[in-house]
Amino acid sequence: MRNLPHDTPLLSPASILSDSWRRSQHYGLARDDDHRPVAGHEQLGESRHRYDWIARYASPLLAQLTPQFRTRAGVLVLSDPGGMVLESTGNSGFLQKAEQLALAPGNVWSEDARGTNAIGTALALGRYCEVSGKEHFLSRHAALFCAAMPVYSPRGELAGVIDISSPASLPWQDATQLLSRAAWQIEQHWVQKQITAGQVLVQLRPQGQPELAPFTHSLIFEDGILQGANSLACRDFGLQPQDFGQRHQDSIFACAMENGALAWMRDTAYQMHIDRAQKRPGVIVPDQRPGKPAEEPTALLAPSGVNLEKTLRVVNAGIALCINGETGCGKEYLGQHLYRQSKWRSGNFVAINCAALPEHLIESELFGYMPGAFTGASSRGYAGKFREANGGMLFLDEIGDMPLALQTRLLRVLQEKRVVPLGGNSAFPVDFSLVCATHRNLVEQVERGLFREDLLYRIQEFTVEIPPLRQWQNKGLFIEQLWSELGAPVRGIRLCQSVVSYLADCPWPGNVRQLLSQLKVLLALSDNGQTVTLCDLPDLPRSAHAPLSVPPTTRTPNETACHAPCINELEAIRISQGNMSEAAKRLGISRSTLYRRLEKQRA
Ligand SMILES: Nc1ncnc2c1ncn2[C@@H]1O[C@H](COP(=O)(O)OP(=O)(O)OP(=O)(O)O)[C@@H](O)[C@H]1O
Repeated sequence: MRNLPHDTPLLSPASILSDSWRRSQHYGLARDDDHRPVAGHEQLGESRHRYDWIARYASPLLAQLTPQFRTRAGVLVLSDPGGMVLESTGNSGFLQKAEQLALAPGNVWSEDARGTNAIGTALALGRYCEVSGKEHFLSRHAALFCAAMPVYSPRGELAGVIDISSPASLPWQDATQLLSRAAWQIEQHWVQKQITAGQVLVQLRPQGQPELAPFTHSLIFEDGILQGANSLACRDFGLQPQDFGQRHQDSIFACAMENGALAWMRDTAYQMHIDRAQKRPGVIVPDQRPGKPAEEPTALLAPSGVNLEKTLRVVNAGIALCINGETGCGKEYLGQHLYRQSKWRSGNFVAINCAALPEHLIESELFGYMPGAFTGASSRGYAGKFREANGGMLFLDEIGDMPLALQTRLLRVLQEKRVVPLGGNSAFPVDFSLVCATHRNLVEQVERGLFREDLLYRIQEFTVEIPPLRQWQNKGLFIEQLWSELGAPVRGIRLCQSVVSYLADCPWPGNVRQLLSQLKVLLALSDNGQTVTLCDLPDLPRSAHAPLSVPPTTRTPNETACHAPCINELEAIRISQGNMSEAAKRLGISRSTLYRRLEKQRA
């Protein structure tokens, strides 16, 4: 068992292990126990709904990491804070085995259920853990190597873990780096999505230390009071869950000064970065206090083909808006932008993913309930999402996936503008801006009997189509804006024109989401002051890599290899469908020579 290098080593790994074994015995477990704690379908659905951070912030990352598991036996697992596996993905061969090894969704890995194991012990201690082979308390898990990193919510609560499991004979040596980076990315995304109008996001970014580069300390303040933070900030500023909504930034920064946290940050040349909701990140000098943005607000990076001004007028008039577009093209991003600019910004922005709501929870979640309305209901009752959105914006994501029964009830709320909570008699009036989003063709859904026609007319009073990124007119400019939003100018890193043109020509099936993550990777891999050239491009996922101008080929690599002396660089790339390594091989040169030649041609 190992603990994370930057954790305070209060206990040695051996004592962590022996303490965990002692706890396992205390739970009444025996090493040869063979019971398999697995949650039912309903419980799994409930937990997935309750811990929707996994669907929102972790699943996209999982999808990005999955290719690493193609050639290595292993799986990535995400669990809730009770140790229940909610998602697993990875090497398909090992996944099958993992199902037998109980790593499929629904299996419970808390320490009291299975004794010492990475997921359960990481949750019990709130820190990174690796458990290998016979270190597992239950003998039947001795075939596994597992490493788990806790994930914390922006309010500093333990939200679950991300885990890598592989055969004990093939332990995942770089699990620490992969998991700490993944947990940080999830938390960072989560924190950034929390910021609402009037709040300020303070980010402390390391400068000049490539190994620290991706790790940013993030804190959210509203009127100077702490509202959120990632776990790095919680750790280094000594923040506790009870500090949220209570502690003032002055006291937080003063304490950090006193205990040396800020001095440590200055030593590692941190830059403080402030982002106000509605305003673009502004760089301020480190000794300036958070609260004032350094730059004037700018408009959002508008997707091409969308008339923002017209759309905002529609939203302000209370007209229901439907945003269509492929996944990752920025539907929710546009919704949030409209909300912040609109007259609805003093209310809440309430986003619901209709595809992720388990059917039996829908009613109580949307309509709310009265105290004691059903077994297990909170004694304080619950207002429900419709009422939470009152005076603000209700963003219904994946509306095309809403179950038919709920469509009927939604239509009634929209028509009557009143909500009756479960177990209640009186109706509460609601008034909100309705914005729906979908990647589906709703007219087709109506024809197939999957979507109510009357609801379609009600939610599609005005429609905006965000085109796929590959069809945007101004991709080069957009890439440069994103690059600068990511903070590249602060580090003096620029993209050379051939890189911008190359990226603009990639098809980006994952749209802005995919482009953004590739730019983040590129930035993380770059040195301060560097000009990024084609030679510096990391391997992009194959589907994103093939520039649009590359037509498919029917020739096999062997056929084309015979013609190698006759083809030039561009032909080789075309024939290789954009795979630069393959193209270089065809030409009999190295990948970097190929990039250098292309660079020369474009100059
Ligand atoms: N115009 C934009 N400018 C800057 N960032 C953007 C823009 N559009 C999208 N993004 C970023 O791209 C990512 C995906 O955007 P978003 O979640 O809004 O897409 P979506 O279309 O709602 O995706 P899905 O259909 O999968 O829910 C987010 O990180 C978002 O911040």
